[in-house]
Amino acid sequence: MTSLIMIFGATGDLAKRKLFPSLYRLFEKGKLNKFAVVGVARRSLSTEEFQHSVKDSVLSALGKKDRIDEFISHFYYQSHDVSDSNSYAMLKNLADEIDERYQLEGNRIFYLAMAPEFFGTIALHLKSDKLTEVKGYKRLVIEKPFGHDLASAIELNKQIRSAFLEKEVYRIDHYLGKEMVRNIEVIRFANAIFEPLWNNRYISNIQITSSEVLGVEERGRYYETSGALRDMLQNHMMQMVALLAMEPPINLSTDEIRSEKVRVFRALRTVEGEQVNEYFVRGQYGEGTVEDVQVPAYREETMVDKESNTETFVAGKIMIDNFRWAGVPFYIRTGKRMSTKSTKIVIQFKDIPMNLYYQTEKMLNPNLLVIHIQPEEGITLHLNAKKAGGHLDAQEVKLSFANTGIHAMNTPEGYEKLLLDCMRGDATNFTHWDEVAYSWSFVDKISAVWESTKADYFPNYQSGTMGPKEVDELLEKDGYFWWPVTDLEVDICK
Ligand SMILES: NC(=O)C1=CN([C@@H]2O[C@H](COP(=O)(O)OP(=O)(O)OC[C@H]3O[C@@H](n4cnc5c(N)ncnc54)[C@H](OP(=O)(O)O)[C@@H]3O)[C@@H](O)[C@H]2O)C=CC1
Ligand SMILES: O=C1O[C@H](COP(=O)(O)O)[C@@H](O)[C@H](O)[C@H]1O
Repeated sequence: MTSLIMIFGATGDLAKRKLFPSLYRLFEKGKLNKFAVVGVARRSLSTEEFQHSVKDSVLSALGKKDRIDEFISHFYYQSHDVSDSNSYAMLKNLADEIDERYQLEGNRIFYLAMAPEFFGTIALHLKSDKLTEVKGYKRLVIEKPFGHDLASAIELNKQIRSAFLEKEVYRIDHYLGKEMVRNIEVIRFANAIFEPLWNNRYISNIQITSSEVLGVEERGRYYETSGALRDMLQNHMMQMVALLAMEPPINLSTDEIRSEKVRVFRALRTVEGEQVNEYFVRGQYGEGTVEDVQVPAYREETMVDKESNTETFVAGKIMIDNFRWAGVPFYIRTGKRMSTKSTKIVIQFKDIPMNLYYQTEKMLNPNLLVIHIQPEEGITLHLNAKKAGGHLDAQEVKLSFANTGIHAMNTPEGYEKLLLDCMRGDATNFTHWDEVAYSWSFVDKISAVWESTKADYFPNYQSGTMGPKEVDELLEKDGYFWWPVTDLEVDICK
């Protein structure tokens, strides 16, 4: 690949922990033929100091690397004021000079790894100060969150689209870089045994859990305005729902896949007003013990209001009112300071019509297909088979496939894949504006209710647990229960 990559926010956490190690891995694999990186941030640094910090980030993420000095020699730095045209003029000169030196064919990727309030301003300046006037391609990679609600997302999109075409905009959702999230489509559409069953005649419910043990860490200021609904549900969880629910695309082109995902969003049942608290549960963590360490309540975290109304946990029932999914609940739950770090999808199939092989006092095990997204990666199919040596009693057996990238949790690999996709011009695993707009309009109706009613019962779950008790009731009233993510782990982890 041949490109000049300009990273806005190059001294930040994301750049250090994810982007530089990912770029190194691409470099090491020979995927970066001709490349240079211009790091841009506010503080004053020399290019040598910047190269040192890139080196430190790569070494601390990946260990000793033989070609690190050669790698960092491709990095340059400019201290920059995002709202000042003079800064962009200097940046343009530097970019043109580097383009010439490395023969980068005028290909440019602008990666906005900064606070979202700067996204629109930067995009507008890139155009007005002529950094986008290149003879090769120009692409804009945008980090999340893409807006705060539908109205702000529309405004941001307008600013971005005045400088870039939709096909030049790469809105990152790092879950779409995860190996097993990408695998959802393949599991569904490359197996004759699943697709005929993938509908409301055979599936009773789908459960998606993404639990974290970490708290809000240093991100209190951002999180106070976001909460779990905007931070995780609007993007990552909704994307997984779309991949699980979409119709088979007529081919694997970006447009076809995106348009099938959009059709799912269009079929989402609107949940608003009084229905919100019937379909959704919010929670906020109190103090507790996580992995044997005593941790404070959310309201005690830095930059968090002592009476914060922000949810650190959300669970809900999402209904997709179309022919395939009518009547099948998609239950989602995600939160911080839960008992375990795990992202899993459980597809629960309907019970067989009659229990011939189980003793009457025992429960019939439904068939489950579990997609393990992280930390372990793989799939498990829960079946029933005859107990060895017994009469005709059935017992549960599990067929497991473990991906080799085991325990690849939140590693740079996701970003590595997404960066490579962007350089190749493949936007399939980035979110199209229509997906963003539909998911905001779904989420906005929930936040409207939650923001206008104070959750005086907060905090309502102890750190180190799986959320408030109402979350179990959400399923119980439909006759289901959450499959415990830790029990499902066993086969693949050991
Ligand atoms: N960190 C993560 O794991 C994740 C981050 N993201 C998203 O990535 C983006 C960046 O996050 P993160 O790296 O954590 O943020 P940080 O706060 O760590 O870094 C912010 C960066 O922006 C620069 N910056 C801030 N203000 C200005 C300004 N006025 N002019 C020029 N540069 C400025 C900072 O430069 P300086 O140091 O010089 O002030 C720094 O390089 C955000 O949109 C976030 O939501 C998304 C998913 C995960
Ligand atoms: O986007 C985000 O994701 C992380 C969780 O990502 P994972 O890959 O570790 O599952 C979350 O911690 C963060 O709050 C959110 O902004």
